[in-house]
Amino acid sequence: MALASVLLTYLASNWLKISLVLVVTYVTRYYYNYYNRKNPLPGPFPLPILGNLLQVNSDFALWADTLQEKYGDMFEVYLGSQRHIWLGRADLVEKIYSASTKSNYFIHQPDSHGGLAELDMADKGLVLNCDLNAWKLNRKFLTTSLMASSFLKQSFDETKARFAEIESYWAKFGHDKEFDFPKWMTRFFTDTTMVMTTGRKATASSAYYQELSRELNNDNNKNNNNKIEPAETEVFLDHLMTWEHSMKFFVLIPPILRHYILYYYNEKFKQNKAWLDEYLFGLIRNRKLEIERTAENVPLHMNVLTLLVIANTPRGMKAEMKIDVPRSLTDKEISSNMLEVFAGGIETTANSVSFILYYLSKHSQYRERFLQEIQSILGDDINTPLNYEHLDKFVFLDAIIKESARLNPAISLFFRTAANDDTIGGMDWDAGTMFFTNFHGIHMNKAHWKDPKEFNPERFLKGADPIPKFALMQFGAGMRMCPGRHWALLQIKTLLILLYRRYEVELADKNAPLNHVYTVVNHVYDLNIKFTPKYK
Ligand code: HEM
Repeated sequence: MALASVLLTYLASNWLKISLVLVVTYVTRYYYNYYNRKNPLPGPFPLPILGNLLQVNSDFALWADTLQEKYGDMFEVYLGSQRHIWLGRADLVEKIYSASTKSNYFIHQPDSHGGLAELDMADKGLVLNCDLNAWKLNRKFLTTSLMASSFLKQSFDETKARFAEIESYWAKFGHDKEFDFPKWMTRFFTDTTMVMTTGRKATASSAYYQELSRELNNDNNKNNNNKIEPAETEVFLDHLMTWEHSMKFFVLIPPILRHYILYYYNEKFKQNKAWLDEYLFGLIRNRKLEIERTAENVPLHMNVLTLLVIANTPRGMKAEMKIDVPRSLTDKEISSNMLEVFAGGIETTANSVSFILYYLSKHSQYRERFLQEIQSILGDDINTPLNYEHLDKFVFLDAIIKESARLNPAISLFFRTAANDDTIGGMDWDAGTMFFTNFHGIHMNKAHWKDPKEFNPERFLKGADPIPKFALMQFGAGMRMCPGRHWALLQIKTLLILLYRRYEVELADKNAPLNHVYTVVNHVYDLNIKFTPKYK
């Protein structure tokens, strides 16, 4: 007792000195480890605990490019106390993006803090799944669904239908109006993604149209404060956005902080995920009942949910949905896959279209060549219907899409983690090393591209210089390459063909810069466009 009391008195009267000694010891140890780290690489100088976090630019991708320019194609950055090796040249990422399922780089982001498990995601879905066997099973189901021709054809029809819908709203505003194009695109792809994931028609475009109309009316009648309750789509989207943001929280913040200091947010985010699960479980239950009650000879709407439910059932076999795996997906797995389709599919596709529109507006020679391609495939009459079979013929449009993605990939940066010791860039690395690929850095690297900053779709045409493997990372590569790529390209191509065939498209301000910012996706903003109809 007496000893304890002496100790407490000593601590109380010397707490400042003791704290100072602890801090100095910690900092000394930190920098001792830093200066003795394995394979020291160039990179910004880190601070204890924070690493380089204070230097992060609000646009993460821009920061990555600035660092690559300063430190070269392989350098190091500390995000908190975690060291990351950043790579920005195709040959450096060869092993990381290997297509083999035995790849040493299966894991994107390790669940080292148990946060993903707490959200019930560490072994579900794809992007954050750390369990190879669970991932393989989910991946097989999702890719088979997204690549099924019945799904792609249905998606083509839905894209055309939703395009007709937004055209009808644009026409109501009159065509001398300028449209904030990226905002329309987010709503458009929300609607196509919702119907193609769940079979339910969404209302994002019509809600946006009503919001803009109300704004116009309110300008004329300032007293009109009528508020409209958000529709189901908007409520769902709000929860989806919160879930996407909560991911960083659960991946990066250690449980001791989440559970004791940030408890309120921890619980709020978990409740948000529980709401999403309940919402999606409801859809899954209803769809299973609907399918059971639909006669065998009546065709089903072929959306992601339908395909995940019928795969490996007698009905699925007829729709070529036989998947060679030992079991079906549980409802939890189906709902995780659906969430990822929403999270991965909307903003990536929407912003890709906005970038393309900007480049075509600035480069009239390529826009003209695209218009000629439309005419040569579909003829002079703008009312000739566009068919699914036409899409593969649009080779120049394919080149435009690739070139726009090279200059501004929708996803610019991705993590991969080494499962075992390995050699990368001529150096030996321990298991657990985190590698960070700068896709945009690779796309701008003079080692692979001539005049990399120039928009030139011809580099992707037959007869051009060969493109090195992994020099274009629009959809990533290897075993975890984007499973939604065919679907995304189908929608992008359909929309652009319909748009340019039916309208003269121009920037409202011909000198407007390309405004964009990288959050988890490269977002275009303030891209105002004018559409003049070619139809009478
Ligand atoms: C233009 C549109 C899109 C772009 C640029 C894009 C890009 C990417 C990239 C770069 C990756 C990382 C790949 C890697 O680690 O190697 C990825 C993964 C993924 N994407 Fe996409 N994506 C797009 C559309 C979609 C769509 C429409 C879906 C809907 C199904 C989707 C779902 C996913 C999923 C689930 C993953 C994780 C795959 C895994 O870890 O196994 N993406 N995407």
